[in-house]
Amino acid sequence: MITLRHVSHNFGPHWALKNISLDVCKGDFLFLVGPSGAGKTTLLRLLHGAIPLQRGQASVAGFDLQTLTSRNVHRLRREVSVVFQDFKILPERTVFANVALALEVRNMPRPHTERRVRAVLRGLDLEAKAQNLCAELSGGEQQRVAVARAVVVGPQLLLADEPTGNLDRELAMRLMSIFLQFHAHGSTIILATHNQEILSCLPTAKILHLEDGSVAWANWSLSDTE
Ligand SMILES: Nc1ncnc2c1ncn2[C@@H]1O[C@H](COP(=O)(O)OP(=O)(O)OP(=O)(O)O)[C@@H](O)[C@H]1O
Repeated sequence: MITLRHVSHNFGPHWALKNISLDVCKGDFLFLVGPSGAGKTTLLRLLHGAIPLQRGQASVAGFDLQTLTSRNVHRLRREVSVVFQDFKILPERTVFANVALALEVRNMPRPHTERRVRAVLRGLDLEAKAQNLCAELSGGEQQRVAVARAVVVGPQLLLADEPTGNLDRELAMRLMSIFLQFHAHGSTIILATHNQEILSCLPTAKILHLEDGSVAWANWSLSDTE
């Protein structure tokens, strides 16, 4: 699903990613951990084409990031859904409209869209808010809308940047159970988090610990990637 070889990324003089090599297989669940500024968001941004590949080789969901241009990046983004740290939902549209948009841009028939959106909103306990404007929601509710929009399309690869950051413990655990359901159905998931507790939700998950842009440790062998 993902192959990175010697990937580095700099912002001016600062190296946010340094010589990262790893493989993520189809169906893997990977927790991305490490202190603030370690490079977690930069790595996720690279994986969905939000920043260009500067050094090294990378392929994601069958797309070679070296040859990905701004004209064809939308093809990668059809396969990869993202839950952004700052949500990126449309505040002046309703909860339903925000989630439905992800299917409308894929030209899904309206009845299918309605069914899918309602099912996902139900799963995230947002059904009662379907017709509320997102601007009227709490931070935790907006976060769940962002998750609903990402999962509604049933992506091959789901990237989530601190998706439990604004949630209390109970909601964080419910959200994790939604991610685990998607994982059980075959989605590949990469979740960046500071929340150590959620790591115990899936003891078989891969864990990659970044520090200062480098891999500090991983709980699976990276040696065959050299
Ligand atoms: N657009 C940018 N311009 C300049 N520097 C950046 C930019 N984006 C990230 N950085 C720097 O790159 C480093 C890695 O940032 P990144 O956001 O990837 O860390 P992170 O591990 O996701 O942190 P956090 O847990 O706080 O979200 C940091 O030092 C950050 O200041």
